[in-house]
Amino acid sequence: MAHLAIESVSKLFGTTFAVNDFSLEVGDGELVCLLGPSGSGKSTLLRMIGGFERPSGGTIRIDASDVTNLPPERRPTGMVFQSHALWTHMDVFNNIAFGLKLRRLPKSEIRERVENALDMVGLADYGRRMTTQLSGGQQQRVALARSLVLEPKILLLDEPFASLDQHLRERLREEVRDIQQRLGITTLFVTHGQDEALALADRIVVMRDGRTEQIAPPSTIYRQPQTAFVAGFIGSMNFVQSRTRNGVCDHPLFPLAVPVEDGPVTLATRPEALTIRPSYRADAASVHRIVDFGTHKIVDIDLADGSRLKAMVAPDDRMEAGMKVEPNFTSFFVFRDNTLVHQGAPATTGAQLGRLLPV
Ligand SMILES: Nc1ncnc2c1ncn2[C@@H]1O[C@H](COP(=O)(O)OP(=O)(O)OP(=O)(O)O)[C@@H](O)[C@H]1O
Repeated sequence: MAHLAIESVSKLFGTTFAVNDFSLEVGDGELVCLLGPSGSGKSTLLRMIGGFERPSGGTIRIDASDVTNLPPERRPTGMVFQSHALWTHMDVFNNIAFGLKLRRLPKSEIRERVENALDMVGLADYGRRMTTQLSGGQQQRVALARSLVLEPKILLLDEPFASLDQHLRERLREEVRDIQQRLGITTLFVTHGQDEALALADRIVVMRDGRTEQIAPPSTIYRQPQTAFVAGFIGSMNFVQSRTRNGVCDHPLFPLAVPVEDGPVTLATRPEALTIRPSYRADAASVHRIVDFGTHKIVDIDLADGSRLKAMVAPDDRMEAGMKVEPNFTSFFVFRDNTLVHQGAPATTGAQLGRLLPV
C-alpha cells in the first residue's frame, strides 16, 4: 500500500502547459480516475508519475520519498498502456517473467510469481502461448499481469481497454477493480469514458486544459457538479441560457427564484429530472423525436424559443412525435461563468413553480 502526493506539478511543451499547477493526493489502496476530454493532460500527468516524462515544476512523492527525478525503473510504480507492447518473440510466461529476471530473482520464485499473476488475470493455462496467438483482451490481461508481477506500490493504467469492444471492456474493468481491491493497490486510471470512471473510481478527477475542474466521488460529481463543464461532461445535461432579474430567472419556462446578482446565467437540468405531460396550450413545447433504449426512453422536446431539451421517460410511456407537452423538472443547477452558483429543486422555489403548470 502506498500514498501518492502530487504537489503543484506542471508540464510545459514549448509554450503550452499540458499540465498546469496540478495537485492531488491519492490515499492507500484508493482508485482514482483521471477523466477529461482529449488533450486535457491526463496521459502526461500519468507519464510524469511513472517517470516517463519529467515535470517542468512541482514535486511527486510516493510515501515519504521524493521520486520527481527518478527514472521509471527506480520508482515503485507499474504502468499499463493502451497499446500493450508485448514482446512477440516470447511466450506469455516469459513476457511476464521478464522484469523478475532483470531483478535476478531465483527461478522457483519467478515461476511462482508468474503463475500467481497469470491466475489473477484469468490466464492460468496460457503461459506457453505466443502473445501473437492471443485476442486483444487476453493481450491486455498479459500486460496487466506483467505490471502486477513486479508488485508495484502504485499501479498506473492509461486507457488500458480503449481498443476493446464494450462488453470486454466492462468485464475487464470489473476484473481490474476486483484485483485492485484484493491487493489494496493504490491506482490511477486514465480514461475519457465517463461510464468507466463512474463504475471504477473511489474518486474522479475531472481535468480540463491541464487543470482540475473537480475532484470528488462519482456520485458527488454527478449530483453536485461544481462547474458547467463538469455538468456537461458527466452524463447527459440540458442547458438553457437565461438572465436573472431581481432574483428570478427570466426564461418563460424556468421562472425560478435564484438568489444571485442580476446577470446572465446557464440553467441546467438532467433528462431524468425533467418530466413531461400532455398539454393543450398552443404555445406548449412539442415532441421532436423519441429514442427507445429498452430500460427507458429519451424524448427530445422543442421549446417555443427554438431550444431543445431531453427528457427521460419510462419505457411504457406513450409519447409520439409532434405531441404538445408541458415540461417540468424536479431539480436544477445554475451556473455563472462556468461556476455553480445555485442548486435547487422547484419545491424550494415556492410559488414560481405554479407558473410552469398548465392553467
Ligand atoms: N511530447 C509532446 N510534445 C508536445 N506536446 C505534447 C506532447 N505530449 C502531449 N502534448 C500535448 O499536451 C497536451 C496534453 O496531452 P495528453 O496526451 O496528456 O492529453 P490526454 O488528456 O491524455 O489526451 P487523450 O485523451 O487524447 O490521450 C495536448 O495538447 C498534447 O498535444
